[in-house]
Amino acid sequence: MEQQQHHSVSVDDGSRSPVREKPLVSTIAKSTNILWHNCPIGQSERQNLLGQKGCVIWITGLSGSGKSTLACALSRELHCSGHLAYVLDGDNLRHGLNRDLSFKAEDRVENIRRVGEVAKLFADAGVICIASLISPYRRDRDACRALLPESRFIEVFMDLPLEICEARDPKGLYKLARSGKIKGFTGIDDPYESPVNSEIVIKMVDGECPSPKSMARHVLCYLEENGYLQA
Ligand SMILES: Nc1ncnc2c1ncn2[C@@H]1O[C@H](COP(=O)(O)OS(=O)(=O)O)[C@@H](OP(=O)(O)O)[C@H]1O
Ligand SMILES: Nc1ncnc2c1ncn2[C@@H]1O[C@H](COP(=O)(O)OP(=O)(O)O)[C@@H](O)[C@H]1O
Repeated sequence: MEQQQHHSVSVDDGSRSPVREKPLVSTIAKSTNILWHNCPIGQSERQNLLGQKGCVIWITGLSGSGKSTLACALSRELHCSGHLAYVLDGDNLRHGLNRDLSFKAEDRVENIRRVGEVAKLFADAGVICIASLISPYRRDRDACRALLPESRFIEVFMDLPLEICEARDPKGLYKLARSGKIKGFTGIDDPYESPVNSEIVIKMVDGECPSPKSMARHVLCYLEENGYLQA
Protein backbone atom coordinates (compact mmCIF):
# COMPACT_ATOMS: atom_id res chain seq x y z
CA MET A 1 0.00 0.00 0.00
CA GLU A 2 1.26 3.52 -0.72
CA GLN A 3 2.31 5.64 2.18
CA GLN A 4 0.42 8.86 2.66
CA GLN A 5 2.71 11.84 2.28
CA HIS A 6 2.23 14.99 4.29
CA HIS A 7 4.12 17.86 2.72
CA SER A 8 3.31 20.88 4.78
CA VAL A 9 3.76 23.54 2.15
CA SER A 10 2.59 26.98 2.97
CA VAL A 11 3.05 30.74 2.67
CA ASP A 12 2.21 33.72 4.75
CA ASP A 13 -1.29 34.95 4.23
CA GLY A 14 -1.90 36.38 0.76
CA SER A 15 1.62 37.70 0.20
CA ARG A 16 4.03 36.01 -2.16
CA SER A 17 6.77 35.62 0.41
CA PRO A 18 8.71 32.34 0.14
CA VAL A 19 8.44 31.92 3.91
CA ARG A 20 5.90 29.13 4.21
CA GLU A 21 4.50 28.07 7.53
CA LYS A 22 0.94 26.86 7.25
CA PRO A 23 -0.37 24.28 4.79
CA LEU A 24 -1.75 25.68 1.54
CA VAL A 25 -2.57 22.63 -0.51
CA SER A 26 -3.62 19.52 1.31
CA THR A 27 -1.64 16.54 0.08
CA ILE A 28 -3.20 14.28 2.65
CA ALA A 29 -4.91 11.50 0.75
CA LYS A 30 -8.68 11.65 1.13
CA SER A 31 -9.45 8.21 -0.27
CA THR A 32 -9.63 5.37 2.19
CA ASN A 33 -9.73 1.59 1.73
CA ILE A 34 -7.57 1.66 -1.37
CA LEU A 35 -4.95 -0.95 -2.20
CA TRP A 36 -2.03 -0.76 -4.62
CA HIS A 37 -2.51 -3.08 -7.62
CA ASN A 38 0.70 -4.45 -9.12
CA CYS A 39 1.03 -5.32 -12.82
CA PRO A 40 3.37 -8.08 -14.00
CA ILE A 41 4.98 -5.74 -16.53
CA GLY A 42 6.84 -3.09 -14.61
CA GLN A 43 9.32 -0.29 -15.13
CA SER A 44 12.30 -2.57 -15.75
CA GLU A 45 10.48 -4.47 -18.54
CA ARG A 46 9.54 -1.18 -20.19
CA GLN A 47 13.09 0.11 -19.82
CA ASN A 48 14.42 -3.06 -21.46
CA LEU A 49 12.02 -2.51 -24.33
CA LEU A 50 13.11 1.11 -24.75
CA GLY A 51 16.82 0.62 -24.01
CA GLN A 52 16.96 3.53 -21.56
CA LYS A 53 16.24 4.42 -17.96
CA GLY A 54 13.09 6.34 -17.13
CA CYS A 55 13.96 9.56 -15.36
CA VAL A 56 12.92 13.17 -14.87
CA ILE A 57 15.04 16.06 -16.09
CA TRP A 58 13.66 19.03 -14.18
CA ILE A 59 14.62 22.37 -15.76
CA THR A 60 14.13 25.34 -13.42
CA GLY A 61 14.87 29.02 -13.90
CA LEU A 62 13.47 32.45 -14.47
CA SER A 63 11.14 33.27 -17.32
CA GLY A 64 13.31 33.84 -20.38
CA SER A 65 16.25 31.84 -19.04
CA GLY A 66 15.95 29.30 -21.87
CA LYS A 67 14.06 26.43 -20.21
CA SER A 68 11.78 25.69 -23.17
CA THR A 69 14.63 26.17 -25.63
CA LEU A 70 16.76 23.63 -23.79
CA ALA A 71 13.80 21.24 -23.37
CA CYS A 72 13.09 21.28 -27.12
CA ALA A 73 16.75 21.02 -28.15
CA LEU A 74 17.29 18.14 -25.74
CA SER A 75 14.19 16.27 -26.85
CA ARG A 76 15.39 16.63 -30.46
CA GLU A 77 18.87 15.30 -29.60
CA LEU A 78 17.37 12.37 -27.70
CA HIS A 79 14.88 11.60 -30.45
CA CYS A 80 17.60 11.68 -33.12
CA SER A 81 19.69 9.27 -31.08
CA GLY A 82 16.78 6.84 -30.76
CA HIS A 83 15.51 7.70 -27.28
CA LEU A 84 11.96 8.31 -26.15
CA ALA A 85 11.54 11.65 -24.38
CA TYR A 86 8.53 13.79 -23.57
CA VAL A 87 8.43 17.47 -22.64
CA LEU A 88 6.17 18.81 -19.91
CA ASP A 89 6.30 22.58 -20.35
CA GLY A 90 4.82 24.82 -17.66
CA ASP A 91 3.28 27.26 -20.12
CA ASN A 92 1.70 24.45 -22.16
CA LEU A 93 0.33 22.55 -19.16
CA ARG A 94 -1.38 25.72 -18.00
CA HIS A 95 -3.55 25.41 -21.15
CA GLY A 96 -4.96 22.09 -19.93
CA LEU A 97 -4.10 20.06 -16.83
CA ASN A 98 -3.32 23.21 -14.85
CA ARG A 99 -5.72 25.66 -16.43
CA ASP A 100 -7.45 26.19 -13.09
CA LEU A 101 -4.26 27.51 -11.49
CA SER A 102 -3.06 31.12 -11.23
CA PHE A 103 0.39 32.42 -10.29
CA LYS A 104 -0.36 33.07 -6.63
CA ALA A 105 1.89 31.11 -4.29
CA GLU A 106 -0.45 28.27 -3.41
CA ASP A 107 -1.34 27.71 -7.08
CA ARG A 108 2.32 27.55 -8.05
CA VAL A 109 2.77 24.96 -5.28
CA GLU A 110 -0.10 22.87 -6.68
CA ASN A 111 1.18 23.36 -10.24
CA ILE A 112 4.56 21.89 -9.31
CA ARG A 113 3.02 19.09 -7.25
CA ARG A 114 0.82 17.96 -10.15
CA VAL A 115 3.62 18.13 -12.70
CA GLY A 116 5.91 16.25 -10.32
CA GLU A 117 3.33 13.45 -10.12
CA VAL A 118 2.83 13.36 -13.90
CA ALA A 119 6.61 13.35 -14.46
CA LYS A 120 6.89 10.43 -12.06
CA LEU A 121 4.39 8.47 -14.17
CA PHE A 122 6.37 9.18 -17.34
CA ALA A 123 9.59 8.02 -15.66
CA ASP A 124 7.79 4.88 -14.49
CA ALA A 125 6.72 4.34 -18.11
CA GLY A 126 10.44 4.29 -18.98
CA VAL A 127 10.37 7.67 -20.70
CA ILE A 128 12.96 10.43 -20.28
CA CYS A 129 10.63 13.14 -19.05
CA ILE A 130 11.80 16.72 -19.50
CA ALA A 131 9.86 19.06 -17.18
CA SER A 132 10.42 22.73 -17.84
CA LEU A 133 8.84 25.06 -15.32
CA ILE A 134 9.93 28.13 -13.39
CA SER A 135 9.26 26.12 -10.19
CA PRO A 136 10.35 29.01 -8.00
CA TYR A 137 10.27 27.31 -4.60
CA ARG A 138 13.12 25.02 -3.53
CA ARG A 139 10.89 23.04 -1.25
CA ASP A 140 8.50 22.13 -4.05
CA ARG A 141 11.30 21.05 -6.37
CA ASP A 142 12.73 18.93 -3.58
CA ALA A 143 9.29 17.38 -3.00
CA CYS A 144 9.22 16.35 -6.70
CA ARG A 145 12.71 14.88 -6.32
CA ALA A 146 11.52 12.90 -3.31
CA LEU A 147 8.76 11.27 -5.39
CA LEU A 148 11.38 9.38 -7.42
CA PRO A 149 13.96 6.77 -6.51
CA GLU A 150 17.51 7.98 -5.91
CA SER A 151 19.19 9.46 -9.01
CA ARG A 152 16.06 9.40 -11.20
CA PHE A 153 15.53 13.16 -10.74
CA ILE A 154 18.06 15.35 -12.49
CA GLU A 155 17.74 19.04 -11.74
CA VAL A 156 19.00 21.51 -14.34
CA PHE A 157 19.35 25.08 -13.13
CA MET A 158 19.28 27.79 -15.80
CA ASP A 159 21.60 30.12 -13.91
CA LEU A 160 21.20 33.22 -16.03
CA PRO A 161 21.10 36.71 -14.56
CA LEU A 162 17.73 38.44 -14.41
CA GLU A 163 19.14 41.23 -16.61
CA ILE A 164 19.71 38.78 -19.47
CA CYS A 165 16.27 37.19 -19.12
CA GLU A 166 14.66 40.59 -18.95
CA ALA A 167 16.58 41.84 -21.98
CA ARG A 168 15.34 38.82 -23.97
CA ASP A 169 11.72 39.27 -22.89
CA PRO A 170 10.32 37.37 -25.91
CA LYS A 171 6.72 37.64 -24.69
CA GLY A 172 6.97 41.20 -23.37
CA LEU A 173 6.00 39.99 -19.88
CA TYR A 174 8.90 41.64 -18.02
CA LYS A 175 7.93 44.95 -19.58
CA LEU A 176 4.35 44.48 -18.38
CA ALA A 177 5.61 43.45 -14.93
CA ARG A 178 7.91 46.50 -14.68
CA SER A 179 5.05 48.78 -15.59
CA GLY A 180 2.84 47.14 -12.96
CA LYS A 181 0.46 45.59 -15.51
CA ILE A 182 1.36 42.09 -14.29
CA LYS A 183 1.55 41.62 -10.54
CA GLY A 184 3.57 38.88 -8.89
CA PHE A 185 5.97 38.23 -11.75
CA THR A 186 8.84 35.92 -10.83
CA GLY A 187 12.10 37.81 -10.39
CA ILE A 188 10.39 41.21 -10.34
CA ASP A 189 7.92 41.18 -7.46
CA ASP A 190 7.73 37.45 -6.78
CA PRO A 191 10.52 35.24 -5.42
CA TYR A 192 12.76 32.73 -7.16
CA GLU A 193 14.78 30.48 -4.85
CA SER A 194 17.91 29.37 -6.70
CA PRO A 195 18.84 25.71 -6.39
CA VAL A 196 21.89 24.89 -4.31
CA ASN A 197 22.65 21.32 -5.38
CA SER A 198 21.56 20.89 -8.98
CA GLU A 199 23.06 18.05 -10.95
CA ILE A 200 23.56 20.40 -13.89
CA VAL A 201 23.99 24.18 -14.00
CA ILE A 202 23.74 26.10 -17.27
CA LYS A 203 25.52 29.43 -17.02
CA MET A 204 27.17 32.10 -19.12
CA VAL A 205 30.77 31.55 -20.13
CA ASP A 206 32.88 34.65 -20.89
CA GLY A 207 29.69 36.72 -21.03
CA GLU A 208 28.06 34.41 -23.58
CA CYS A 209 25.19 32.01 -23.10
CA PRO A 210 25.89 28.55 -24.54
CA SER A 211 23.94 27.85 -27.72
CA PRO A 212 20.77 25.72 -27.46
CA LYS A 213 22.61 22.81 -29.06
CA SER A 214 25.52 23.02 -26.63
CA MET A 215 23.13 23.24 -23.63
CA ALA A 216 21.39 20.12 -24.92
CA ARG A 217 24.71 18.33 -25.48
CA HIS A 218 25.73 19.18 -21.91
CA VAL A 219 22.66 17.38 -20.56
CA LEU A 220 23.00 14.55 -23.07
CA CYS A 221 26.61 13.93 -21.94
CA TYR A 222 25.41 13.75 -18.34
CA LEU A 223 22.80 11.16 -19.33
CA GLU A 224 25.32 9.13 -21.29
CA GLU A 225 28.01 9.25 -18.60
CA ASN A 226 25.56 8.23 -15.90
CA GLY A 227 24.04 5.27 -17.74
CA TYR A 228 20.55 6.65 -18.44
CA LEU A 229 20.76 5.90 -22.15
CA GLN A 230 20.89 2.16 -21.64
CA ALA A 231 18.41 -0.11 -19.87
N1 LIG B 1 3.23 36.10 -12.78
C1 LIG B 1 3.96 35.31 -13.55
N2 LIG B 1 5.16 34.84 -13.10
C2 LIG B 1 5.88 34.03 -13.88
N3 LIG B 1 5.51 33.60 -15.11
C3 LIG B 1 4.32 34.03 -15.58
C4 LIG B 1 3.52 34.91 -14.83
N4 LIG B 1 2.40 35.17 -15.56
C5 LIG B 1 2.50 34.51 -16.71
N5 LIG B 1 3.66 33.81 -16.74
C6 LIG B 1 4.02 32.91 -17.84
O1 LIG B 1 3.84 31.59 -17.31
C7 LIG B 1 4.99 30.80 -17.51
C8 LIG B 1 5.43 30.08 -16.22
O2 LIG B 1 4.58 29.04 -15.91
P1 LIG B 1 5.09 27.93 -14.88
O3 LIG B 1 3.98 26.95 -14.76
O4 LIG B 1 6.41 27.41 -15.34
O5 LIG B 1 5.28 28.76 -13.54
S1 LIG B 1 5.48 28.21 -12.06
O6 LIG B 1 6.45 27.10 -12.12
O7 LIG B 1 4.19 27.76 -11.54
O8 LIG B 1 6.00 29.36 -11.29
C9 LIG B 1 6.10 31.71 -17.94
O9 LIG B 1 6.70 31.02 -19.02
P2 LIG B 1 8.26 30.99 -19.26
O10 LIG B 1 8.60 32.37 -19.75
O11 LIG B 1 8.43 29.94 -20.30
O12 LIG B 1 8.96 30.65 -17.97
C10 LIG B 1 5.42 33.01 -18.33
O13 LIG B 1 5.35 33.12 -19.73
N1 LIG C 1 21.04 29.50 -25.39
C1 LIG C 1 20.42 30.56 -25.91
N2 LIG C 1 21.09 31.47 -26.60
C2 LIG C 1 20.43 32.54 -27.12
N3 LIG C 1 19.12 32.78 -26.98
C3 LIG C 1 18.42 31.91 -26.29
C4 LIG C 1 19.02 30.74 -25.70
N4 LIG C 1 18.09 30.06 -25.04
C5 LIG C 1 16.95 30.74 -25.21
N5 LIG C 1 17.14 31.83 -25.97
C6 LIG C 1 16.12 32.82 -26.34
O1 LIG C 1 15.65 33.40 -25.15
C7 LIG C 1 14.26 33.56 -25.18
C8 LIG C 1 13.63 32.82 -23.98
O2 LIG C 1 13.84 31.44 -24.14
P1 LIG C 1 12.78 30.39 -23.62
O3 LIG C 1 13.32 29.05 -23.94
O4 LIG C 1 11.43 30.74 -24.11
O5 LIG C 1 12.88 30.65 -22.03
P2 LIG C 1 11.92 30.16 -20.86
O6 LIG C 1 11.25 28.90 -21.32
O7 LIG C 1 12.83 29.94 -19.70
O8 LIG C 1 10.98 31.30 -20.64
C9 LIG C 1 13.78 33.03 -26.51
O9 LIG C 1 13.64 34.12 -27.39
C10 LIG C 1 14.91 32.13 -26.96
O10 LIG C 1 15.02 32.10 -28.37
